Amino acid sequence: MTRVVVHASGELLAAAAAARLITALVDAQAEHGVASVVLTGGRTGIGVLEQVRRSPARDAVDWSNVDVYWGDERFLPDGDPERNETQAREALLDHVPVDPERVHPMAPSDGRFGADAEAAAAHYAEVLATKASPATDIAVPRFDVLLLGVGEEGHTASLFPDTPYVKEVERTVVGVHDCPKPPPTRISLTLPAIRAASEVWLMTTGAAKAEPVAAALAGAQPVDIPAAGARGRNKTLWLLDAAAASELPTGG
Ligand SMILES: O=C1O[C@H](COP(=O)(O)O)[C@@H](O)[C@H](O)[C@H]1O
Repeated sequence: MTRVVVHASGELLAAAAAARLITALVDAQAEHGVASVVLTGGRTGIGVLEQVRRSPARDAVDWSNVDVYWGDERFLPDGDPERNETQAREALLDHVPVDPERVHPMAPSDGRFGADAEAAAAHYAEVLATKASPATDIAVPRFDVLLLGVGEEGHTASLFPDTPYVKEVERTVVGVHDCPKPPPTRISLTLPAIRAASEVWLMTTGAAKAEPVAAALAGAQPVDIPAAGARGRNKTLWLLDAAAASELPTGG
């Protein structure tokens, strides 16, 4: 099922998506005991995490029983302010009682794999495989909610148009090179790994995203608009502000 929800502003989108995320985590914990979320970087995704932090309802989540993964990472030194991990920690994870053992960042460029993005990606694939769920036919854990952003050229996670990475069908995680958006080297889940998630939420704001959003929802090829290839097993949710929805056929 694909749904499009349009909010009047980016602020409302962030607040509403935060409320939705809290509810999804509470529901997943009611069903499975442990909830699992895959985080995204980017302005909208980090804005949503900030709104989760600010919400009084955040304490309805048992944060010690949330498995946290990332959909992509900018391959930079540990603690770099541009790393998606650093931003997610500042926005939310440092403010709630997560279990450090359940938080699974992708390796930094000065970690045990040095500047070898392929080794870092292969290691992340192993981390995912160790926790693989029998519910999925590829070696990734049960992802209850997988959050994504959308770039101006249609990228999602760190899968950019017209690259071999967006066409990957075997691996679950890849080292990504020569990205048009800095930094040039990144680590990313692949489309098969993304599609293993129960729910995929694509969240984006601003007029610059209107074209790729409209193209993706009109059925573009993932190689042209990678966001078009992101979908969940049970639900695909597009959470947009009015500007990002402005080129949809209905006018948003
Ligand atoms: O670099 C990235 O950008 C995208 C989109 O970010 P936004 O700021 O345009 O919302 C994001 O989805 C991705 O995780 C991140 O690494």
